[in-house]
Amino acid sequence: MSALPAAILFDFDGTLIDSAPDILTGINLLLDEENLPKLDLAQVHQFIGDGAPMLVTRTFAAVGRPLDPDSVPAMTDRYMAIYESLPADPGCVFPGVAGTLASLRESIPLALVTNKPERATHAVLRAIGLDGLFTAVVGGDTLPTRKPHPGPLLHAMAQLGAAPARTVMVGDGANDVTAGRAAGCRVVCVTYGYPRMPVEELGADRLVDHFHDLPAALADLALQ
Ligand SMILES: O=C(O)COP(=O)(O)O
Ligand SMILES: [Mg+2]
Repeated sequence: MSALPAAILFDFDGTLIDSAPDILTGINLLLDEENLPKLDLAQVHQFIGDGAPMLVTRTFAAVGRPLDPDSVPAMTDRYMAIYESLPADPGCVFPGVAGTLASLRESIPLALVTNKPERATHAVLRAIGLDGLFTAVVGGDTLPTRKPHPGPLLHAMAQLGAAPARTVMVGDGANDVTAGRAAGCRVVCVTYGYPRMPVEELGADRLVDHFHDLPAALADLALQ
């Protein structure tokens, strides 16, 4: 990449926000309704990143009552109703995120590409004061495909008018890297998220330990 990116696409859970505690609260309320035992935070970290239906599927398998595939959509709807009824913790934004995004946005259009369902994504963005920063927001149910499919990234780039070769995807897990590569983007991963495998093995172009290191990583990519 010979210049600063034409656009930056961001993952949400594990990259911009430490959403696992709020997700755990919602999942445990659902399990309580079903008279099932609670999950702990370490389990939820392992279950986030592939969208709400997969979160619910993994949860019920973990507590010993695997769901019939036909019952996953209704159970997911119930989970999302609970999750959306809970106020998102404004303190869940990772350090450095708000200031860095505000500064990047002055010169580069930003988009959010998450596997979290779109309506809940907008609600959380409002609750944490990050709404208005993103020119495009693509959720896990916005399109028929979700990450690791490149479709949501291509959709966001089309909305931003940005060429993939000049766009950077910033995420925390394998889905972000796979989707970013398939879409033709460069990829930066944060090392503090919910990766489910060693971050060094994700295959990102750059790793950042802290969100405020992102502009330097972008500048470093631009020198290549
Ligand atoms: O799995 C989810 O619901 C969201 O995960 P993501 O924001 O990391 O894509
Ligand atoms: Mg993530």
